Amino acid sequence: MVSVDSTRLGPALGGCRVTPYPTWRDGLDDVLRLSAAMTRKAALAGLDHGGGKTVVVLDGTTSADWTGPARADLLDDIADVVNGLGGTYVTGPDIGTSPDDMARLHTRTPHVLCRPETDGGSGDSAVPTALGVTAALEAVCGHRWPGTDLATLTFSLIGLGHVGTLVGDWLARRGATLTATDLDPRRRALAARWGARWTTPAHAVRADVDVLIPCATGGILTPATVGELRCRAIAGAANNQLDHDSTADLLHARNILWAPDTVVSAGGIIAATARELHGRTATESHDRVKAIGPHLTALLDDAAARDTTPLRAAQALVDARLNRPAA
Ligand SMILES: NC(=O)c1ccc[n+]([C@@H]2O[C@H](COP(=O)([O-])OP(=O)(O)OC[C@H]3O[C@@H](n4cnc5c(N)ncnc54)[C@H](O)[C@@H]3O)[C@@H](O)[C@H]2O)c1
Repeated sequence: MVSVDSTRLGPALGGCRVTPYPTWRDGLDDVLRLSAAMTRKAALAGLDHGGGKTVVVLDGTTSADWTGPARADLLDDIADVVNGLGGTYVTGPDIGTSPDDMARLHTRTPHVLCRPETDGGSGDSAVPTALGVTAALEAVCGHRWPGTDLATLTFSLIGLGHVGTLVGDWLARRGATLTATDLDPRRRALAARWGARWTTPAHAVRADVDVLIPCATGGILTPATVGELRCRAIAGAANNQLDHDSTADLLHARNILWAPDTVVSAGGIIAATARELHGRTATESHDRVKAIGPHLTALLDDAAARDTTPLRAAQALVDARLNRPAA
């Protein structure tokens, strides 16, 4: 399924997710939700692009074969669907696909980002995504605790995958006090490398820290979890952290500063479009990703000045860019 949510500002961007869902309707819900989030992410990042997404629903109940020739056939089918959209939608890697898979898609369609650098693409988007997260963390901490050194703050990092590992490395280099978790016990070695406290995912969410950094899966912030939080601020790469927009109001009521994930996690698409679609240099692309920090500071200042949530402030910016009536 490919959802092209908006092309108002330009071609829609959004990765290709290949993963099991309970039913195809769950995949449909996800592709619609994720593509709408990509519209907001692209608009907030100042890109002249809309949002889209591809979801391939694997059957998790049987032994669906997603390896070898079956994988190649599926990638070719995805490429043909993307190509049939004639450039109104540009895809990239997401859960279940990699830069190498993008190279395979590229043999049948040009509308693909993030092939390996050896293949002419901009490579793994986790690197610029993590750079954007670190810029966002500086902005959030600067807003919440002006003039405070990160080394004096405490962080709980959830998800030590491609992005989380780079963020953890950065925090460790800054001398921050870190709690870390992942569902995969092999990631514990990373926590040891950082001198971080290793804990379970359930404890990491409730950790008594200054900043929670969600870098695993979405939906982590619900009315139930928000009631148990002991952090003072939240900023991370995970997409769609809120189960519902109204959860942002619950965070605000508890005086927990939440940085919208659509802003925090935009480094990947900012860098990929800068390098591959707009011919920018690596330095220009790096600077654009770093600008997530000042943009987020302006957003948080604006929300505070109007005593509204960062989510509403972000939504107002999206509506203004898309020329939609405010919600
Ligand atoms: N990679 C990017 O460029 C990019 C861009 C934007 C947003 N994101 C989002 O950021 C998040 C991390 O991306 P990534 O590329 O590092 O993914 P990844 O798959 O490499 O890492 C995710 C990690 O989270 C762990 N995990 C999964 N569920 C967990 C749970 N409930 N508790 C604790 N750990 C759990 C996994 O074991 C894995 O190590 C994802 O939500 C992704 O959608 C990534």
